[in-house]
Amino acid sequence: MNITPGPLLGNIQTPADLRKLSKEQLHEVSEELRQFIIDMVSVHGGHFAASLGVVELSVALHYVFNTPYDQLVWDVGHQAYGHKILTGRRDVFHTNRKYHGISGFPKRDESPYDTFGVGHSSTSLSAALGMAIASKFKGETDRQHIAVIGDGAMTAGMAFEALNHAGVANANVLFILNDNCMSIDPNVGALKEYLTDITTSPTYNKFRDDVWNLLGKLPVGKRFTRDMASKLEAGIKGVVSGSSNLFESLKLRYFGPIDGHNIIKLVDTLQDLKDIPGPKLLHIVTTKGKGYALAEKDQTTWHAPGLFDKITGEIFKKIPDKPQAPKYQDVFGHTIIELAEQNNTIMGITPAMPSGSSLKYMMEKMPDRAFDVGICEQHAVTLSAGLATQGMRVFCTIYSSFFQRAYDQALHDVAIQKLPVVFCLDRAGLVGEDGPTHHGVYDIAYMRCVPNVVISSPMNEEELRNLMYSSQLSTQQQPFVIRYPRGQGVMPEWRQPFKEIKIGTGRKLRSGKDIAILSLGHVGNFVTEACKDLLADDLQPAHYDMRFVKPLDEEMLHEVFSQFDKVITVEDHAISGGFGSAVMEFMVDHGYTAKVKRLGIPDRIIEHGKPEELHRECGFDAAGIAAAAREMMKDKVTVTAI
Ligand SMILES: Cc1ncc(C[n+]2csc(CCOP(=O)(O)OP(=O)(O)O)c2C)c(N)n1
Ligand SMILES: CC(=O)[C@@H](O)[C@H](O)COP(=O)(O)O
Ligand SMILES: [Mg+2]
Repeated sequence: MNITPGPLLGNIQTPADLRKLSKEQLHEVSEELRQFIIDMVSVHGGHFAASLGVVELSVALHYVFNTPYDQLVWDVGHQAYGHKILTGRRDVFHTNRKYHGISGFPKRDESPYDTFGVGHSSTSLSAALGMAIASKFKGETDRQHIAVIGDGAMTAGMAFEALNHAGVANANVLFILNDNCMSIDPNVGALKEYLTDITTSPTYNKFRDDVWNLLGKLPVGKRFTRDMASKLEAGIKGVVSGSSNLFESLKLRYFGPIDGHNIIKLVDTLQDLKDIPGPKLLHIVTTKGKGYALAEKDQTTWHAPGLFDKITGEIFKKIPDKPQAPKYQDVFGHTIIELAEQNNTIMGITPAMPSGSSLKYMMEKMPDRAFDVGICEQHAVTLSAGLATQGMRVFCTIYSSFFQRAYDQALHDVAIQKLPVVFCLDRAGLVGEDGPTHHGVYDIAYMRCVPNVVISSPMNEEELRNLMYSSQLSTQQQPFVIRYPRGQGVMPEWRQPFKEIKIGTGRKLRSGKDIAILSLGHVGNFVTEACKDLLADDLQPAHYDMRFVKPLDEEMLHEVFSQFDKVITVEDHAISGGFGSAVMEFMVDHGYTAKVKRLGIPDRIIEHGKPEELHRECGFDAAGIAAAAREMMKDKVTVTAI
């Protein structure tokens, strides 16, 4: 479908074109940009509501600042579609998040306007501060550094670490806090309440009006002098004394709150702030999903809705012709409730992903036992550890790639103390369109070296339920990782009675004689397919679903290496340090020799695309596994590990 930009947007290739327009034309540009985002995302998919909320901000920033010389960092980057469209990528925007297309997040090698690669939240303040300190060191006194951070991202420890430094770093940095009261789900925590207080407080609103009156009196052009800045500062002090301002207390000059959809106000304010040196924070208030009524109303659904009819707002769902297997996240979400009904020590924790992880079902049903703690993976893990010291059996559900944030906490606070926290690592493996920042492909490697930890992965829904069941039994007294992928499993009839799985035991799914294929997790289903293909050629593969990487099923591995001289391991994880590596270590440690081929993610960054495209690229889809098996059976060398 051909999507044409409006007449003003159609003439903007780069921000230099935008800057040729009058301030009065920016409202029209914003409307065209908003419409272009709606047109594109409805047809091509991607994140939606967050970009709509910062349309005016995106236009104002590129209008006022001399980007890319002035450096602009977007936090998370899921809201940067307007930025991408204004900075040279309008005509390729239909490739957004597609295989070999542009990335859904700012990315340094994609454009000089993308000053910092993002995807995980709360990095923007540190990155922009680093850039500002470097500019100061290099004597680039005219250079501006701006970070745009959401109220959700602001809840993370990293953001506060940066604020703490920025207040004393004496560098030229502007932090823009985009406050829309939303994370993916409604934002949570005391900071959110504090921001709401500021936004609704009559004292602050009076202050804001005073600032506007002051600015209004200034001559056009160089609107803001140092003299005015110090008057304003005195004004701020007057207003905030007695009702201390968090950001002022941290030695940042605080401005706002202002309406982030008023393009003229935004432009004027940014112009003024340009002339105020040092660390500043501008608080803007916006509506997530602005300009698309359904998105404004149900901001969580429209965070990333999938394809939709932009006129009716109908979100397209495939109509299944037969009963569908559920998503793994939903199996988790319903199973934890069943378990919690039987075991009253169970609690559920999610750092900011109640919908994504499906912990929301338990949060609704058992609000005193399941919590969203905001974007704060580190806190979520140590909080779980604290709860575990008191006898609670916590299921801490975190996306695999976000769990990277909490490595020290998992090691120092959980594993060393041998606390029986269950880590449900959702989105483990290649996640697809979100790309390299979100692929959860390192968790086995970084957890496998940690003592006391059980690491498991289910091949289907029933296995996930049984692993969850086994992880909370009183006989189980150590940290327990269960990793499972994004999306659907394979069993429409998934709600089977619980069965205990003995820790460190795998399953032999088929016997064979020519080659043994060992898999971990959902990719075992690809192996099942590959085996069918091989059988058609009269080849006899054996298939073992190992279920655990740690501890490995040693009895099963002795069987494998004593019976087979050709072995393939398959995992949706980095080959380096992963499941296959663990199997090879076992082989070497026990003096076996076999030809082993490890299939998984090679030692390079895998970009975005559909999961099937990425599995194919990495060679562990069913066809890739069958091809590797055939290749090994052609090769008669039997003693060298490759
Ligand atoms: C470390 C980390 N945890 C969780 C996420 C998932 N995530 C992406 S956007 C988002 C909400 C961010 O809220 P906010 O910063 O307020 O931006 P908004 O969507 O409201 O514009 C979350 C939780 C992430 N990207 N990174
Ligand atoms: C930007 C971000 O981090 C999230 O919005 C992420 O894209 C969600 O991923 P899922 O769609 O897998 O929940
Ligand atoms: Mg927000």
